[in-house]
Amino acid sequence: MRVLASAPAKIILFGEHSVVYGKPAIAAAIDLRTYVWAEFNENGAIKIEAKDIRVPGLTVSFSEDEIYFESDYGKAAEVLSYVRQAIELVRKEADANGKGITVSITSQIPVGAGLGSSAAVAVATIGAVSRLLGLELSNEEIGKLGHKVELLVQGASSGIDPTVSAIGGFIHYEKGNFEHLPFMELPIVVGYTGSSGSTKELVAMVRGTYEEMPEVIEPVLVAMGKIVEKARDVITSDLDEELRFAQLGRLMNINHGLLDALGVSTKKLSELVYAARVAGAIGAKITGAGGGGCMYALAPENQSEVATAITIAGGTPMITRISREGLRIEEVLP
Ligand SMILES: Nc1ncnc2c1ncn2[C@@H]1O[C@H](COP(=O)(O)OP(=O)(O)O)[C@@H](O)[C@H]1O
Ligand SMILES: C[C@@](O)(CCOP(=O)(O)O)CC(=O)O
Ligand SMILES: [Mg+2]
Repeated sequence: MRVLASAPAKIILFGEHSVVYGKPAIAAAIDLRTYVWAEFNENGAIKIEAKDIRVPGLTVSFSEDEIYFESDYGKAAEVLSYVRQAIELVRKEADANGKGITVSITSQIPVGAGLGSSAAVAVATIGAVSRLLGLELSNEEIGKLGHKVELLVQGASSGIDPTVSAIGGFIHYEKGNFEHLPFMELPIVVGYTGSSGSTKELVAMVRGTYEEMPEVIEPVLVAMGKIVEKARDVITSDLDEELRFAQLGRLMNINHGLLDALGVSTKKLSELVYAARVAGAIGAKITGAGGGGCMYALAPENQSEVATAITIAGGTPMITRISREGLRIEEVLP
């Protein structure tokens, strides 16, 4: 038997980082996907074929009989730890420890770019392997297992990424609970700096500053939470679209300033944010953990001008759509 599952990337519209501290956040699934095939193998091993993971920097060390592969992300085996933990977790749930499973992954999502590639690969793997092992799990339950995987690998995770990747659409998320927000087409442009940041390291960096000076950082996190509540009010209000977008744009700009204050922006991210605003975007901010990766801009009138401005500033623009669908079982072959 072979199973193919897919799960989407996401953008965090408002509230990344503060969501790790129990504040609310708003995210949406987008139409870039990770695809995972799962099948049994005879030798009892976990085998992972990561077909197109783009891992920057490779060092190979030869020591006695051992060979170690290292990338800018760490040891090669560590790079695959989200997938490995996802398989092990599902095997345990299904009481199938020791059962040989091979997964093969292809992905459209740039890695370490703030678009939730870690959550999408975890959710798609859990989806494919749970179906292979005959476990009946809802997408919501799979999102919760995806959160466990991120906690195991990263040490800290709010769970928003695996939740939205599993269930799709727009969500308001707080402390493990989510609520779908009304679907809307958002005229956004995502700008990719081309460099990456590790969520594990960025979350740890913010934690370090928080522990050093909680009296300074706590109010920043509280303000981020207020931005999210205001944004939710705006999204669910009956204001006309122009006014709604104008208010959301202002909230994005404030949120970006606070993320910069936490130290997760970079020169390139800020350049893309300002380039987008100068080209007429009504709001622009980092999306995801930062430290490289992506920003997004709200540009109801002039998406193509904003995309051009992002290119001129040295980034790669992506015009994406919100995905209503989360985890999908694409194929089950005998
Ligand atoms: N296609 C893939 N195959 C295997 N692992 C992947 C894949 N895509 C992402 N990952 C895992 O996710 C990690 C990146 O996650 P993270 O630092 O949270 O950034 P983001 O989720 O923003 O892309 C990678 O180092 C790798 O471990
Ligand atoms: C920084 C954070 O809020 C979002 C991280 O998203 P990503 O891995 O950069 O796509 C962490 C989390 O919510 O667990
Ligand atoms: Mg991630």
